[in-house]
Amino acid sequence: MTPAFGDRLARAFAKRGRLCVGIDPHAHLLEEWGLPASADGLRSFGLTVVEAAAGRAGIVKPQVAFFERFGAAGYAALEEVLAAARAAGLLVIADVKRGDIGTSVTAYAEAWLTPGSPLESDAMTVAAYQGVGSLADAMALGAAAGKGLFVLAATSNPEAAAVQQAIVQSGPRTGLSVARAIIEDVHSFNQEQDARAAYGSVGLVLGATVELADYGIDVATAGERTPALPVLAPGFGHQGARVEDVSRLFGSLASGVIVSESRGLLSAGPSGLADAIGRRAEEVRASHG
Ligand SMILES: O=c1ccn([C@@H]2O[C@H](COP(=O)(O)O)[C@@H](O)[C@H]2O)c(=O)[nH]1
Repeated sequence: MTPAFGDRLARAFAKRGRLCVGIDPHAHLLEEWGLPASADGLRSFGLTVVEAAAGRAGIVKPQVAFFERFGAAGYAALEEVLAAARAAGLLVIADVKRGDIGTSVTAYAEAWLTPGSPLESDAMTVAAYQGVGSLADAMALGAAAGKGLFVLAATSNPEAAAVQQAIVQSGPRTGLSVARAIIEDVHSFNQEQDARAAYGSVGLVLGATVELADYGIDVATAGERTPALPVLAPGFGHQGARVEDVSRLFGSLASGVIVSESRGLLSAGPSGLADAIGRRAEEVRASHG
């Protein structure tokens, strides 16, 4: 039987720590790295990040948007990068942020989470704007294949706060913020899946740049649940969050936190990247276990 994503995540934490290296081939980074603004440039960039991350970090997160800019050729490059990362033993979170009515979001999950699919990844990011219920079949598909999903809840960008702090007006989550309601729905799914697992297979995206209290989330207690909630936390480095603040920011949720950083590491360039990742992985371990 395929191990659950939550179990694979726990193993990655134990073996390589909690650092997740973003694969974000921004146009300016391709230029700084001396690479062409083309699918070949993306391929080199991605494969270089994979090589630098392998053995130093446990998780990578390709930002699919940067590959999509180059159409089919960009996707072909991405397929190679995903395969190389998985072959190197890295857990791959495809940052695709998909969301739609249930049948369509399930097709997205088939694309990114089906074993043997050209875009096979270990987990994908999804958006719950159409309701967490619209993600139910995709979550079930992921669980059956040992894959994970990370649902956007309190994202790192300041423009999102007004929507994500809004109060739910109907249904069982009435009175909670949208972000908090998403957390509760995800936890319910994880409990129904396997109430005794150490980590759930569905997690949240909670930005490291936000104060979760502003979303009605009490970090002192929010993580006191079984299974523990995986938390993909972008916002470190370039967006200003600091690794040493993980415990303060996430409190009882910290045991599930994946420290995600892209530009802050990638700006070290191809020759300095491995050292930068190694150093950051140590800092994460020192501050966070
Ligand atoms: O709330 C979110 C969700 C996703 N992201 C993504 O993470 C990286 C962050 O890149 P940095 O260079 O470390 O700022 C990027 O791919 C975003 O699309 C996020 O920033 N915030």
